[in-house]
Amino acid sequence: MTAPLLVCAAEVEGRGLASPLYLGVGKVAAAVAMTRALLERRPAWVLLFGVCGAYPEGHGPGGRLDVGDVCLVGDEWLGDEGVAVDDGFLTLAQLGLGSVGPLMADGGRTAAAARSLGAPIVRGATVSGCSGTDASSRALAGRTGATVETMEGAAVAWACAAAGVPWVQLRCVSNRTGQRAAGGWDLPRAVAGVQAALQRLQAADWGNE
Ligand SMILES: O=C(O)c1cccc(C(=O)CC[C@H]2O[C@@H](n3cnc4c(=O)[nH]cnc43)[C@H](O)[C@@H]2O)c1
Repeated sequence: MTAPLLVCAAEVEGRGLASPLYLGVGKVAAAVAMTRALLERRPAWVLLFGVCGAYPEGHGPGGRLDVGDVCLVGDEWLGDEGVAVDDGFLTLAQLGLGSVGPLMADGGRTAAAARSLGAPIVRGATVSGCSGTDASSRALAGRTGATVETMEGAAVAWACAAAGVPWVQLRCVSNRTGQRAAGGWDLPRAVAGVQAALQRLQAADWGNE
């Protein structure tokens, strides 16, 4: 029986839970804190949880989630590593400078969690600059095919992959990406949603098989 190392970005996401590790917000903070924890704590596996943005209908080929919806992230992509050019975006991979994905979650545990919660498994894009305009949201969703956007997913996935440690990512939608005023932000609802999902999984002893 192996419990995961529970990690999240911001204190608001983990408040009230039994001692999750706070990584900090963004790729750099998350990668550094995750790497340190992997080296010091040697977890058998990692469960990243938190809130996320969802790309609206029509912004890209990914699925459509609403504020308050819970999901599992099956594959992660670095969404904004590259060069913005006049007619689009050249990724690090297209430039021959490195991989931007996919970074694959633990398939078995992710599928079991999705079944247990009745939640979808979706693609995640990880960004440094969030999609706060419709143009940036369409560009990110279009080129990644992601359904949800976060600021830490791929960083945690990359650190875990480098250490050979499986990871699972549980998210609840706090907002739609794109024009901020139309984002429908509801952080309390998303925090309550992801914490409730986490507690349902823990009660079912999920992942400890
Ligand atoms: O104020 C804004 O317009 C704004 C837009 C996007 C994100 C934020 C955050 O404060 C994000 C903090 C936190 O939440 C995750 N998150 C939530 N929604 C999004 C999103 O639309 N795009 C990327 N990340 C998002 C993220 O993982 C951070 O940890 C504020």
